[in-house]
Amino acid sequence: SWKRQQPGGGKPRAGADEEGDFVAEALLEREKNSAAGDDGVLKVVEVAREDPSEQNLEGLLRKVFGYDSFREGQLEAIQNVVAGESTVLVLPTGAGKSLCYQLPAMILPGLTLVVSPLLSLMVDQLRKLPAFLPGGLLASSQTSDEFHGTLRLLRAGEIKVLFVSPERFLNEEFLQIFGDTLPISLVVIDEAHCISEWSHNFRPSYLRLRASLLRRKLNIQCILAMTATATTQTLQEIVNALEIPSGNLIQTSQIRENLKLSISMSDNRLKDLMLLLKSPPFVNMRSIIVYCKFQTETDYVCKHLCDNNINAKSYHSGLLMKKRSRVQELFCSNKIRVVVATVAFGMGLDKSDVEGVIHYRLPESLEEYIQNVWTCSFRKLDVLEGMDGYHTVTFFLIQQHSIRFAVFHTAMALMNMQ
Ligand SMILES: Nc1ncnc2c1ncn2[C@@H]1O[C@H](COP(=O)(O)OP(=O)(O)OP(=O)(O)O)[C@@H](O)[C@H]1O
Repeated sequence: SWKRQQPGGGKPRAGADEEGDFVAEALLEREKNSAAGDDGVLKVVEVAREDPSEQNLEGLLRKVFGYDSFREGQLEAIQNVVAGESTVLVLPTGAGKSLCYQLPAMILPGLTLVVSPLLSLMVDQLRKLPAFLPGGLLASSQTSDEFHGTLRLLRAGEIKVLFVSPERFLNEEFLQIFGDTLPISLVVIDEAHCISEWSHNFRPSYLRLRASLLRRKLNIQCILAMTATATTQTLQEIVNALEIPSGNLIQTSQIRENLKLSISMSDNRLKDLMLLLKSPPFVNMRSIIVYCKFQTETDYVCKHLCDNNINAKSYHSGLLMKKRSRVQELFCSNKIRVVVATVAFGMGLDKSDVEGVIHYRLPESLEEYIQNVWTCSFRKLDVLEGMDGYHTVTFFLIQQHSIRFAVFHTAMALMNMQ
């Protein structure tokens, strides 16, 4: 049986930096929430392990996660992974990709390793693990004591899901942790589009994540690659790097019927943005994201809004982790109406009622646009069933000279999208 988890790898240290505090807080929160043991849960896990049929997996879904049924794509992905088949899962943001590794992690005998590009994402996902699934994370901001504390828990079998950054795979000491005594059943590559040099979020350290290396160094047989958006070219690179059989691609429709798109030509975007926010429909909206391209632009636009009595905060990767997390919290609890952000905002955002997205500048690519807007629109679908006409409005403020560029890129992307 899985034992109760200690706050993963040590106490928050005196004088810890902001990231250290952030990680320690998440681990302590998990400790508070974790359940000591429940025979009922162990029984449904055992049943699903012996026979991962739809019925038994649904039993586990209900008992542990409290949901009545699987969403589109989830059951197929879970059954693949439980059967040891590497899979690519392309589901829109908020569609429920995390469940597709959380549920198998309860069934599989070994560890589930989740590779994630941002510490904030790892912390968020660690927080959201069900109480019965003990997790931990290895982050570069941890002290040696914390690192060794997490190792102790891993070796004692007290961690079932371990979150790590892709950079870890460059580190021999990390690779040697695992082996016969600490087998890994599943590697999850979150935000898998970061593998592709063509994607809008390419991360060089993701290039290290190749099936051959994972097999050789960690004896990994099963990989689950997850992403919300990928062009054909990006998907091809993921499939090649991770050696995923072409039949094991699970992808649902990206079409969102609850989006209203509008475009406005503007020679003075700051003035027009103010006008937009002060007129219908935006003036009546409770939650709006304004996407900018540069960090300085984000701060500048935000200051301008605040100077004009609009309750706004800026968000970009140049801000300290704690500040970013605070802005996200304030936005999610509707304490601020407008977030002015770079693309750093959105990955992992779990807010079901974002009503408006304004693009202060055109997104660099169709993929980037989808990531920004789908974040908000998908979650509305659940609400839509009960409330007719509940839409997310997307507005582009564009300048004359950017049109030719946009038409070219959109045409290229459309040719390339699945
Ligand atoms: N079968 C289900 N029934 C109802 N709710 C579900 C189901 N599966 C997942 N959810 C809920 O949907 C929400 C979004 O799930 P999740 O965060 O896993 O999405 P995601 O696809 O990983 O998004 P992102 O791309 O932002 O990481 C969560 O609140 C989760 O609890």
